[in-house]
Amino acid sequence: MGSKEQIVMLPMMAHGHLIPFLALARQIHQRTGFTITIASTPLNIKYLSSTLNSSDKPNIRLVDLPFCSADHGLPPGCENTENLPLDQIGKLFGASQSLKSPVHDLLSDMVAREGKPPLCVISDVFFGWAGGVAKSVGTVNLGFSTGGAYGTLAYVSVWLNLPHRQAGNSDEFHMPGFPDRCRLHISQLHPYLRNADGTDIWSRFFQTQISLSMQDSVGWLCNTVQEIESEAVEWLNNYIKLPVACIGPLLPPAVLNKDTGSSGLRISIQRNGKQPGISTETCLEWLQLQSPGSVLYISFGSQNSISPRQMMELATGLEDSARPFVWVIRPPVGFDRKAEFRPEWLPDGFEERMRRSKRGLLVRDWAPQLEILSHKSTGAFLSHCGWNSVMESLSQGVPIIGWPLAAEQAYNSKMLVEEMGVCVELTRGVESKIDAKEVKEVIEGVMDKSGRGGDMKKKAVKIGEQIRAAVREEGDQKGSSLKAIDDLEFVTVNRPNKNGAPQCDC
Ligand SMILES: O=c1ccn([C@@H]2O[C@H](COP(=O)(O)OP(=O)(O)O[C@H]3O[C@H](CO)[C@@H](O)[C@H](O)[C@H]3O)[C@@H](O)[C@H]2O)c(=O)[nH]1
Repeated sequence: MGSKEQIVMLPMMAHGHLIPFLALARQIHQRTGFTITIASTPLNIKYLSSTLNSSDKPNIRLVDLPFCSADHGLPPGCENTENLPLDQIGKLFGASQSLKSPVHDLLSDMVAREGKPPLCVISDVFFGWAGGVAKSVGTVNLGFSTGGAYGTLAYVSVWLNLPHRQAGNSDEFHMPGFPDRCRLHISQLHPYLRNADGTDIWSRFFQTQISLSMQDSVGWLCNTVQEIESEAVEWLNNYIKLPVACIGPLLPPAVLNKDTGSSGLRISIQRNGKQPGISTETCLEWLQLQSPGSVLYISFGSQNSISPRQMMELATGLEDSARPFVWVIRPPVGFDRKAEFRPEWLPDGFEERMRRSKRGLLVRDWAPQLEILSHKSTGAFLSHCGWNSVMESLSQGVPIIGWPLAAEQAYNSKMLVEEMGVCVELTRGVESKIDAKEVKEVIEGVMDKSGRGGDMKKKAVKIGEQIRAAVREEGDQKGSSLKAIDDLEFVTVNRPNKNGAPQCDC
């Protein structure tokens, strides 16, 4: 492959998507020498730009696409899912379709300038429209799912088929594309999906965009590792009838190299270019004081929160469990994320007691997650099961306590419990009536390595080894994900013919 080839990337406007897209851009450039253009709305480009380092700059070009949030009934400057209530997220997703014309202009300009189209477009699977645009300038599209194979297939299958609507009186139903044993319970669906009937904005958006991405792509990329999800990769491949390339984990090399030990890493993504709610140094100093494997890390990702009542019970359960913890804490559901933190959201005197006893570290809004998960003191992760968090945790051999809240998180949690045995689901959603006693019991079960917790830990360590091996290269030996990236060449053989139809030989 020549080093002059270019690839254009189009991520959905959400941190959980921008982060793996940028990591993929770095990975592809490093392996192939291709130049990558990432195009998004100005605010998202600003976020990405604040994360680029000097060695990225000549190789990763960031391009603004014009976007006016007010044209879509969104508040001024609203271009990313962060801080948005659910109905506004739906609007933002719908509004992402307006990027089609600016993307067409961008690709046409590249063709005019270079005399040939980019090698391919890699677009978020929620940007199904991108396949047609790529074809119109003579190139091909690869869909990129920032989730894992199981979660992606479940998400695709449930949105395209709405199988719960045919479930009759049963609370359980089968997901098309999965073996019969993989059944979902109605409570694993987010309320907006439970109520979806094919005519609401969510169904219309997902059904259109996912179908287009399946129809107009020459393959899908998945941020997972073949060895840890081999069955699900096959099910996904059979269902979407496209090749699926596993190119994960999309993590900084420093995280994957366990030898970096428990200090010296400076690798976490900074949200909006801001410093984490705590300095990495303070966090690492605190972790150093704790014994190996003793700390529970708690975070609900980049955009989710729990309810005020749940927050109170979680805090009480944590205090009762007497285990050290780091909790990324933000205003509960129903309050502005930027709101001043109110003491009444936590039990009386909780913060002060945790601070004085050094038992718990409360971090406002954003923590250096990668440094925490790769620290030897961290023993388990209470997580919403967003896929980046899952890969980050498992790559470090850290078992998970699941509390899925939205998107495909309940499917991820189900897979982690049933297929991998590395997770216990504490509860799900913001409506559940979780109590402090259950919190304490689950934490103790997972942190106590003499029983079930020990078994989960062993399995997580084994999966962590498989994840790291997928991106390792030693002499002639190359991990499966590195091979998949090097083999992106399959894209070139699928370049459209003169009639614009991809010559898919897969
Ligand atoms: O305090 C924090 C909180 C998060 N992160 C990072 O932010 C990312 C969060 O990603 P993820 O765990 O995937 O959660 P979401 O931001 O919720 O991700 C969205 O995108 C994911 C990938 O498609 C989906 O799996 C999720 O369901 C969807 O909500 C991870 O890299 C974290 O390391 C931090 O560094 N510090």
